[in-house]
Amino acid sequence: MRRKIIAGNWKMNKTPSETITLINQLKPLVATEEADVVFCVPAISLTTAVTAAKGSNIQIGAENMHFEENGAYTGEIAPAMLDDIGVRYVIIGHSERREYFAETDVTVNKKVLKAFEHGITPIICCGESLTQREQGVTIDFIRQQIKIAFLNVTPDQAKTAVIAYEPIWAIGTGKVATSAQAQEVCKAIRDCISEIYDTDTAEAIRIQYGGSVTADSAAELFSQPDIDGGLVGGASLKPDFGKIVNYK
Ligand SMILES: O=C[C@H](O)COP(=O)(O)O
Repeated sequence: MRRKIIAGNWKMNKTPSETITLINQLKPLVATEEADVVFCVPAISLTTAVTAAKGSNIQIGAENMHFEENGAYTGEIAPAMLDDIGVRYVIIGHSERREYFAETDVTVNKKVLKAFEHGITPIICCGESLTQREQGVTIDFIRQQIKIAFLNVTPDQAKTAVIAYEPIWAIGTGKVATSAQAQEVCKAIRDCISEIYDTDTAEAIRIQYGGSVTADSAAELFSQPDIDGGLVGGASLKPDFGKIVNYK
């Protein structure tokens, strides 16, 4: 039985001071022993968030990182910097990074490899656009994203990875995928991992759904056999996130 993992992606929201307030507000609401709970916050608030979350079940994740160790990359954050301050997860290849910051499947793969090198768990995002869904190429497109993201990743590393399936048309739109749509793609992702590695790896890897998840939709989505939790945007900034974490 895979342990659920429910992560909030704060995106570009909340100042460091607001981060302390929100974490203190959410701490009792997201308390659970049944799932991993991760808050992915803006880089400037990571240290603050790690301190604010101490003593709770909340783990802190970054929203991005660079794939090089260090060097002349003005404005970037290196994996060792995240590791040094106690960041345990990093979102990689979110569709907003792909769309606005030119991330590609190849840079996603480099970042995934580097995150593992530093013992940071990658939350690897994939997902189709509305056009791709309408053209019937969703599964083909996502299989390609997954195959490239996992190039040279060992089976032991892959077992600990998290994949977030986020249909682009469902992000921030209020149009949540139906549980059948989400399950179909998450199963296809697991089948793809099984083809790349083996059934043990496919059974171990955790696959989240993301895209307009709310307290109302969480229970049905997270009860699907191949959905192991969620990557939540807007609703992770509200007390409702407590209901999403404790969705049962
Ligand atoms: O990473 C989270 C996703 O982009 C979902 O965002 P949303 O819940 O606001 O639709």
